[in-house]
Amino acid sequence: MHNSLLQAARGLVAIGARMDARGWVPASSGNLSARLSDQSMAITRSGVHKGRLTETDIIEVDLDGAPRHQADKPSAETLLHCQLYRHFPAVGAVLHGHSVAATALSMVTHEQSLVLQDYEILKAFPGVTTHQTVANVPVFDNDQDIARLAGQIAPSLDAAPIGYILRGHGVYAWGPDIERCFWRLEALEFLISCECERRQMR
Ligand SMILES: CSCCC(=O)C(=O)COP(=O)(O)O
Ligand SMILES: [Zn+2]
Repeated sequence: MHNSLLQAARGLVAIGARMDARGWVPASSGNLSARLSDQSMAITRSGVHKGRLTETDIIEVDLDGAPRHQADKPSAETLLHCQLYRHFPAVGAVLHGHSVAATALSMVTHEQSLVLQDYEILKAFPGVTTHQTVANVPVFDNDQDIARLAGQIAPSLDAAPIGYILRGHGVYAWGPDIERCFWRLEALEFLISCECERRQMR
């Protein structure tokens, strides 16, 4: 394993454990990646538990989704990570989890986006300086055909600076590096949980 892959692997193993501690990666759900270059990324193998990763569960894949070593089987959702690295050159990490809040809320709303406003924590997102901000988090219908799903997502990416939700499935968040990506996912999950609680209180 070369140095930059090893460094990314260590970071992703640690973040997987933190996501698991929050209950965001039950069973073998979720996938985690970090950019290695403008042509490649490190991503989790398919089907492993993301809370109990080892460095050998992180593999190198090009931005078309092809593994460096043919025998390696990257995440089934690799193309969604490729799409984000290709679309946003400043993105250095992508995290995907299956939280209860995101899964349940996206199944009870039929809307195409979650509108978040007046929350102080919105200031955790890039460029936001006041709670008086309206942030849209797109909600896309889930699809087992990941290439087709990427095609559905593509036109909305510029309007999704925070992340997006796959209905009945989970959240994708991205950021400049693994740590700041985790913060954004944490803020987004916090907001989704607040929306769930608010709707129950009504
Ligand atoms: C058991 S979860 C179903 C697949 C999924 O949604 C997921 O996030 C994990 O897939 P992977 O191939 O990355 O392990
Ligand atoms: Zn998933």
